[in-house]
Amino acid sequence: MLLTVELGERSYPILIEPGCMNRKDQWSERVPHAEVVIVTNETIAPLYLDSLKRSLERSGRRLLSLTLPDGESYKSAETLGRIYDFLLEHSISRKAVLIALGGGVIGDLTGYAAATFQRGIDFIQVPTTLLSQVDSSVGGKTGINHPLGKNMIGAFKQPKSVVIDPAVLSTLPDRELSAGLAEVIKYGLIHDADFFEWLETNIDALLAKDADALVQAIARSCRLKADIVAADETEQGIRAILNLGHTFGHAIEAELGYGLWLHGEAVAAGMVMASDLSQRQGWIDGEVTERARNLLSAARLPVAPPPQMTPDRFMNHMARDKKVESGQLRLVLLEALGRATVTSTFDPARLEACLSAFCTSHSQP
Ligand SMILES: NC(=O)c1ccc[n+]([C@@H]2O[C@H](COP(=O)([O-])OP(=O)(O)OC[C@H]3O[C@@H](n4cnc5c(N)ncnc54)[C@H](O)[C@@H]3O)[C@@H](O)[C@H]2O)c1
Ligand SMILES: O=C(O)C(=O)C[C@@H](O)[C@H](O)[C@H](O)COP(=O)(O)O
Ligand SMILES: [Zn+2]
Repeated sequence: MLLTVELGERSYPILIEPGCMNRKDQWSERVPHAEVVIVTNETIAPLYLDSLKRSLERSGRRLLSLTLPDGESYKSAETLGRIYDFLLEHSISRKAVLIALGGGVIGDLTGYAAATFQRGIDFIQVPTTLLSQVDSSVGGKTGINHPLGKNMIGAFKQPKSVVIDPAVLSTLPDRELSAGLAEVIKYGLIHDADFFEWLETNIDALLAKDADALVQAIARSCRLKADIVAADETEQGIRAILNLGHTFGHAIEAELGYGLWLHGEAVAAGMVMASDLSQRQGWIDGEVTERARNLLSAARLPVAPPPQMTPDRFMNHMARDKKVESGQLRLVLLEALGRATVTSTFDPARLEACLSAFCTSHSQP
């Protein structure tokens, strides 16, 4: 299956096909470059690096790879520096392409290196987690974390293409699969009530890694994200709905230290909090929050923050959120199942009540 992210001259394809990562013909049309650098990590390299290299081999091509340490804590300026060092030590030119082979951490890091190395070189996303296949590989948000805030340094840099091989999910740990499902459920909540219903019916098949269910969930998620990104590439408006639960979730990730809770886990708890606040505003019925909570629980995700979080700690982090404008906090809230809005028009007292309620009902992934 081939989808397109429609961005004029920067449009690019998303290929979704089991086994496509190892199809030489597919790569030959996609990568004309004479210099190719694959960036991956220590977990993924032994599983998929050799086969990808074999598929990319071509006479006269320089094919290099860089294997980084694994973990969210390595989505840092220091690791980014290691990528620059490698590219410079190997005299990589601006005609090269970087291929990100891995999850969202490798994708975000490699994309940002591609955005900035010699003021910008090509890159391709080969996402290997469910989360990266349904979300981070599409849309061009790249960057690194700062100790004081998630993804605080970065750039919009669209890949040349996204190559999604759902077969690689066979080796993905269950906890990571669930984390990916959080972002899948997000699409249903913000933009597609029918998809949310489909997820309610198919959650067990997805958790069991049913191949057909996974391809359907990946394709629907990518289609939704591609449409939103095409409408608002640099988040001037509607794209911000993709941030449902993230203001709360990023606060959890930063407060705990990156990697303790997975991104998808923090977002899951954050989405229940956002739904609860929307309910307190009177914008949605309790039934929507209940269905969100039930589906996220069924996906084996946390539905409340960890015990370390207090209302003050939430507020400290949330004050630095990228959606803050003129000192005013803006949140993604729900107006219905399948409809979200970015707004500062919530009652601060209701936010306080929401934070207090959740900071007494903890959750652990
Ligand atoms: N750019 C965006 O639009 C965007 C969107 C969502 C999330 N993100 C970012 O993505 C990151 C989270 O991504 P993630 O959930 O993919 O985490 P991740 O990149 O840390 O990968 C999760 C774990 O799975 C391992 N792994 C990856 N593929 C595997 C496979 N096929 N088999 C076995 N193990 C495998 C990784 O080595 C890692 O240990 C966060 O930093 C988040 O902020 C970015
Ligand atoms: O693509 C987007 O836009 C998103 O917001 C997708 C999110 O799932 C993702 O976590 C993104 O990295 C968050 O971006 P940020 O701008 O809030 O750091
Ligand atoms: Zn996210």
